[in-house]
Amino acid sequence: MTELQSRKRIAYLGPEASFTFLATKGLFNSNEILEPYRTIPECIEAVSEGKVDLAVVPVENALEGTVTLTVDYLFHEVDLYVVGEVLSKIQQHLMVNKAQVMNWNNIEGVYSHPHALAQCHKYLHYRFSKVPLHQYSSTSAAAKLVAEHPELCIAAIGNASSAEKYDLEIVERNIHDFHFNHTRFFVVSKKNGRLSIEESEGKPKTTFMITLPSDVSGALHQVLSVFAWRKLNLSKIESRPLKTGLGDYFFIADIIADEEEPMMKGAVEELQVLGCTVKSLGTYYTYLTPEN
Ligand SMILES: O=C(O)C(=O)C[C@]1(C(=O)O)C=C[C@@H](O)C=C1
Repeated sequence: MTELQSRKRIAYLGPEASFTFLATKGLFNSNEILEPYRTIPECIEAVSEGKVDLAVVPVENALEGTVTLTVDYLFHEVDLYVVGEVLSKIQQHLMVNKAQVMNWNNIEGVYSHPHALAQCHKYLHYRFSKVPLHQYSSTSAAAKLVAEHPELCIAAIGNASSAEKYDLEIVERNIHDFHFNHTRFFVVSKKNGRLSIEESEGKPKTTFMITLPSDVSGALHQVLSVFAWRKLNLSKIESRPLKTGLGDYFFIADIIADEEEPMMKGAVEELQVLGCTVKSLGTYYTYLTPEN
């Protein structure tokens, strides 16, 4: 196999310098080809359609919770697997065009990804309560927009790399409302497996998407007991709408175990006997990226 053929193509939520870009770059070596996409569904579809080998997409933030678009898309639209998970520290800064530095107290609009705006909700409320907030496709796309409009007195919220990349001035640092701000990213693939990257953290994790039988009283309790008596540790369980009617949900469960373990196989069998449907996203390891 030639050098070129063995290089992986990896989709990420772009443009360059987004948090997803930094997570992707922190995980893979410089040999891989990183391809920016404008939205999370476009990243996921690129894997599904075989345009790329892998995609890196945000899945959960410590302040804002689940990135519902990612989870819903993986449940409803595609059959892909998670082959790795990346954890990144998130620091949000307010940045303006260098032509507007003297004027930044009078900004007339703040642009960023909805999750980034939400992470700075208190800051924006107390500091710029009358300034319109504009949702943008990513923090780096917002930084690029501000860079392209030196004539406008607008700001972006994003990381220090995007300020550097798009030549903006950071006018206020660390404006996220709570100090502990981390985001989890999934690395998704068409093939079930694990990244062959060393230096992962801790134990393997498995994500199941579970649909309960309808109108069975105590169904959730039964599901939890399937894991509990086997001493299988859940690090997360959350419901999402099935989109078939009010009160219809599926559950996302992260279990700290390998799906090949006999206890996990037994758990899946028992869930099926209880009338549940289990969609496994596979077993994967967690990686930490250096601070941005
Ligand atoms: O906009 C970006 O830079 C992204 O990579 C997206 C995203 C997200 O979807 O949560 C990633 C990390 C931060 O939590 C804020 C935004």
